[in-house]
Amino acid sequence: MAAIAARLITKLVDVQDKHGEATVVLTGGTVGIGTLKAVAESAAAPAVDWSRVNFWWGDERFVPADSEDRNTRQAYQALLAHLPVDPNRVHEPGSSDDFATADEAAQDYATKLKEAAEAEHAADMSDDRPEEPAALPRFDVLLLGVGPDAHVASLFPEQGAIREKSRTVVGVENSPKPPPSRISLTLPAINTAQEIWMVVAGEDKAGAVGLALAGANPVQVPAAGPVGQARTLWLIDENAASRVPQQLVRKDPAGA
Ligand SMILES: O=C1O[C@H](COP(=O)(O)O)[C@@H](O)[C@H](O)[C@H]1O
Repeated sequence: MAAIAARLITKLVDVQDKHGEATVVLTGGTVGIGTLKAVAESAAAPAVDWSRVNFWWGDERFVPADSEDRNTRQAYQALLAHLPVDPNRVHEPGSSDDFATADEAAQDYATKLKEAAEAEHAADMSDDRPEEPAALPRFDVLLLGVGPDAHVASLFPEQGAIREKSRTVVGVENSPKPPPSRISLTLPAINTAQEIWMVVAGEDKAGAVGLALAGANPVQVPAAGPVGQARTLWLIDENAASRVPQQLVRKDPAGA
């Protein structure tokens, strides 16, 4: 995870050089949170101006704000509490303390994203500024873990959320992985990101990774769906890579 952390730090520095600020969409899960811990522990972390990083989440568990299950809480503990971030740039999906249903919290999160997109549009002085603001701000890097069942964010196989085409954020009920109520970016929203980094480790993810890279249908294998605008990176360990189709594995150039 130190290697992913180093890559993320470098990316944020590069984006800040170009745009003055950078936007990252965080994920929960073992590698997602492990990566944040590794960023906090990295000697290179001060190279980023953390006060000019915008933080969003790809998904959140719809539970009370102080629940250990919250992806946002885990991200604070692993990283955000240790850095000079600007609280106005940290955009958490709402909790069950503030909303009656995951759907309501999802709508609120979608509104916050839209407002950020409008502010970005208003500040854009470039010649190629689109006439209308988008529904989402520019996501420079969007991190995604993958579950053993191939879910990404809170988009689970065969559920309604993975089929969503028009909304940017949805409430999810009956998640097969607890807790059952969640909020998630949809696949079309995820795929607006410039770069999507799939961060995966462990033998239990090998089947999901193999099917995703073999080009499965995202409705059955959500991990097959994310495609970044500029690139999609699979940052995975050897165990998670053990069932990647052979034709996709780069051979040693020396032929050894
Ligand atoms: O529930 C979730 O699970 C996935 C993957 O988690 P992992 O522990 O199997 O790596 C995570 O990406 C997602 O954000 C989270 O809400």
